[in-house]
Amino acid sequence: MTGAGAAMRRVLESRERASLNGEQVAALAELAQRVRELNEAVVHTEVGADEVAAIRDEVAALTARLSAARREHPPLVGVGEDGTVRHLASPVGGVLNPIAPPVAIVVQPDGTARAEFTLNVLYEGPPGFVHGGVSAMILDQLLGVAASANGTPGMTATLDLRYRRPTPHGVPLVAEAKVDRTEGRKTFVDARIIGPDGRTTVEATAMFVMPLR
Ligand SMILES: CCCCCCCCCCCCCCCC(=O)SCCNC(=O)CCNC(=O)[C@H](O)C(C)(C)COP(=O)(O)OP(=O)(O)OC[C@H]1O[C@@H](n2cnc3c(N)ncnc32)[C@H](O)[C@@H]1OP(=O)(O)O
Repeated sequence: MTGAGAAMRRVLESRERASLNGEQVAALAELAQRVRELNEAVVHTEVGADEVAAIRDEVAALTARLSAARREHPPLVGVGEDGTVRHLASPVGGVLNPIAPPVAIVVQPDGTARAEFTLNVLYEGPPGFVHGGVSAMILDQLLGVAASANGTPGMTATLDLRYRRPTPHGVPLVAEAKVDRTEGRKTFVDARIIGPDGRTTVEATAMFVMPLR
């Protein structure tokens, strides 16, 4: 366990988060995916008012069933030797979080954090394009994962964004982040989102600071 990994484990343990086994994660991830599909169906539906009311009641009943046994905090799985955390309920790519856009981040051998994903209409800002806050959230996560994978995790202290051109939804996107440098507790990371035509739509730079406690 590196110093960074130990620091991350200490931070997480102090927040009393439960771990789930693989089987529990797989089952809940499938449920979250069905809820994601439900969310999109709600936005697109044209069924009549009576049907909407009937579905509303069914959804309320399902929520009550799930809430019959409830943990106080969302669960978490695993802290790697490098301090990387798999946050199951993360709002970016968290497999148990139905509002999380489907952004699966992979750290490459050179330390680049990379994701290939397509955003649907749930993440729309201007018609036809991704909401700028959603792009910022995805980039913040990617930047943070790159910092963690570098063995220098931290809290986002600054996040600077340049929206070069609109980011389309409904088409494949790529996002990448890589550590530029570290200075003591500070880690500086660069990232971008690339559209299907290969052009950068959003650029970001961030500084992460490892908290002292
Ligand atoms: C172990 C970590 C757990 C992380 C778990 C994540 C796990 C999984 C990874 C997945 C990726 C998630 C990616 C999303 C990450 C978020 O979303 S984090 C949430 C958003 N960020 C926050 O809420 C941060 C709120 N701020 C803070 O907690 C504290 O201000 C900070 C940033 C930890 C710094 O606090 P501090 O350690 O008391 O810092 P301090 O001693 O005052 O300053 C240290 C140095 O940093 C500089 N500095 C501090 N803040 C700033 C600033 N905002 N602007 C410029 N300079 C600054 C100071 O000037 C100082 O510089 P020097 O004088 O040393 O040159």
